[in-house]
Amino acid sequence: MTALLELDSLSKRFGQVLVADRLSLDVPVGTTLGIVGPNGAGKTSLFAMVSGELRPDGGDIKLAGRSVLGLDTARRVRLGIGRTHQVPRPFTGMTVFENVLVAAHQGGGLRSGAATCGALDVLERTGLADQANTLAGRLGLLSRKRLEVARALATGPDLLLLDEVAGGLTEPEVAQLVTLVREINASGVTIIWIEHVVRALLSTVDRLVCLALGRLIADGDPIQVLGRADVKELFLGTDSTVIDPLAADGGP
Ligand SMILES: Nc1ncnc2c1ncn2[C@@H]1O[C@H](COP(=O)(O)OP(=O)(O)OP(=O)(O)O)[C@@H](O)[C@H]1O
Repeated sequence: MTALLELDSLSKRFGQVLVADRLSLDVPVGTTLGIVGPNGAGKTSLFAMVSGELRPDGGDIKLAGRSVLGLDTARRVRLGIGRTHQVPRPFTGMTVFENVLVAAHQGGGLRSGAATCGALDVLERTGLADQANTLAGRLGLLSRKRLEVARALATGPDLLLLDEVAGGLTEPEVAQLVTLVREINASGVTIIWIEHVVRALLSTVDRLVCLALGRLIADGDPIQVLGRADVKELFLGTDSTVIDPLAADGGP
């Protein structure tokens, strides 16, 4: 399968802290990849490097075979890299529709009429149409998470980076989010999802990697990765024979 995203020996450190240690990873077009790992493993830093918010010390990042290292965040969005943030960052004084419209216009590069159509379509797809005129600052948690996904989706990504969008949600809300992510993937968008809520990943991704101290320590079938003794130990920081991450509710 053709790789949409290629990380080639990516390195980054903050002082003594290694967040990417010669990390190499290919993500084929149309697939769903989950990323797990303990706090501080370098997961969010990895997204920041792919999206252009953080400059790596070494290595390369390619999208559809082309290096994006020299491109700023705005250019990478235009090329098809969309991302959500762990803490949703909507314009709280604007409505849900306006938030998505800005993303369609600025990130997606759509002109006024097309941006409006694009924004309305994204609101339908993300289940936010009924709240289009609600101020973003007044949304509940699930709707804020949906809006974060909607804003990324409105930029028209080929690659969508989801950073802990399931955190803090109830079981039925997680199920709704999983359905949304699956639908987005079915529409042709390649997805990488960092998540501590393991059950959400298991319902969604076809491949899982585990990061620790900036290194990729496991990569493969999600159940097999989570079943590994070294992953259990890292993930839970405890005796892997006592607690099973496959049965655990979240993670660290
Ligand atoms: N801008 C920065 N300056 C200094 N240190 C940083 C910076 N950004 C991240 N770090 C450090 O790098 C390490 C990796 O952080 P990162 O947020 O990538 O981890 P993570 O795997 O996403 O963790 P979590 O699961 O808690 O979100 C942490 O020790 C963090 O404190």
